[in-house]
Amino acid sequence: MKPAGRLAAAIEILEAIDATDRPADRVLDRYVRDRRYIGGGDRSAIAGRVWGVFRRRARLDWWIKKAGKGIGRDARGRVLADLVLHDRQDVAGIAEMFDGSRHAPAILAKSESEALRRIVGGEFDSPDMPDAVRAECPPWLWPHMEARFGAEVGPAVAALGQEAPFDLRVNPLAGMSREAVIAALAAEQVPAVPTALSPFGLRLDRRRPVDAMAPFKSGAIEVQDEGSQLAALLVGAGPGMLVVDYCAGAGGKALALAAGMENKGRLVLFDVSKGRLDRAAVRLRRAGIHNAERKVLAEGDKSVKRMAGKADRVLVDAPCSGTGTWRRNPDAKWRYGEQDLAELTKTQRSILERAASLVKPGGRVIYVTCSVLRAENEDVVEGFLADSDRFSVLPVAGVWAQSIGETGCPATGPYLTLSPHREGTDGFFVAVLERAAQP
Ligand SMILES: C[S@@+](CC[C@H](N)C(=O)[O-])C[C@H]1O[C@@H](n2cnc3c(N)ncnc32)[C@H](O)[C@@H]1O
Repeated sequence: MKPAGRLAAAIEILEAIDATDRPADRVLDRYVRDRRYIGGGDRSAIAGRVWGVFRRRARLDWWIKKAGKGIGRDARGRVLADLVLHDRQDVAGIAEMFDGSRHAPAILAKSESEALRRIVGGEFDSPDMPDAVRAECPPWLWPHMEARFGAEVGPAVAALGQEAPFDLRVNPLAGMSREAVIAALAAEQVPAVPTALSPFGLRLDRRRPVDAMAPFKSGAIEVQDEGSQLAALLVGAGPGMLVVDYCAGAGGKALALAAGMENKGRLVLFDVSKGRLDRAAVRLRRAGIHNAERKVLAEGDKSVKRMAGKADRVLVDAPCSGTGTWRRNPDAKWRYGEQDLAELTKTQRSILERAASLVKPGGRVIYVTCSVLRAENEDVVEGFLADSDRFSVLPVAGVWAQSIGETGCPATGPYLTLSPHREGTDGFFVAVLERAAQP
């Protein structure tokens, strides 16, 4: 494909993402799959532009507004502004590509070239930009970010906008040590180093397809961010326990819980999505896990009630805004509004209450989100605790010492909050709540 064709494809994909609720990566995958003429190099150039425009969108929109009439804050306007401000292309060069020929973007209008000329040479990170724009944060979320990060808000939000590293978790059930996996990967020319905090984590130099790697095929590794590994370890799942993963999804954390249980005891995966639980089944099998069962949660289902007061550990990996995973999903931040957040927090509270009802005296419910917002984290947990006389917070440093190790816990307060600018992980929140031993 010529550069013009790649740009036309990026514009079409950005338009398609704007027009749907489907995850952006799936829209891109489908677009590429439907066009056999798109090769590997084309795909990575197109994807680079699409994700780049999402990562730079607030600043591009600020510049587009400055350019005045002529280009819009839409897919085409953003790609045009990106070429001028990020790629430093001149308008004549852009006009050569936007010539309206087959596979090229529509011809560059006079009004567009005039608008682009007004911003040519502009400093992309202009000192005149509001802080929220410079940090690529939707304006309504900025006060929430300030409440979380205080004086560190700028670097913290900027770090959420960078590309994420690529982490793997070593599965001890497969019988290979972390060092043995590093050696096996090195034999396949895949350099990996141990992660700083998770004792089971490996960090690769970049995102790579794992399916063909021998340790993946044998179940010795899974793709999982280090933050997610730490959250799962803080559940403290052990052999012989009844452990419930209440929002198990495709089983990322369930796999880590199962490893802690050494195939002894009972691991129950709940979720409202059958599709996700089906994906979990495949992963559980590959990892050699035999003590897990899956159950789709449905209205009026008795399975949750039957388990009331019996579980040693219940993990609530709650559906959330995903602000902690912006590095991986750069479109996500533009898809949520304030109203969505209000609805989410109500759902989170009700899930936490239902899940906590399964915990036995002396057992624990572990509330986790991949969001950095207090509204979804401390506020949900503290609202729950205020109405409960059974549960109290277990300060996370003590739990870390028991389940991860004596050193390394970054938490200073009752909860664990992880952030890419400090710990180099996705943003996460973990609260460990214990039910009093006496009913
Ligand atoms: C953050 S994801 C879970 C990710 C998963 N634990 C992992 O580590 O791969 C949240 C999950 O909550 C599920 N969910 C949404 N509403 C729910 C509800 N009311 N009860 C239980 N699960 C729910 C979603 O289907 C989604 O799979």
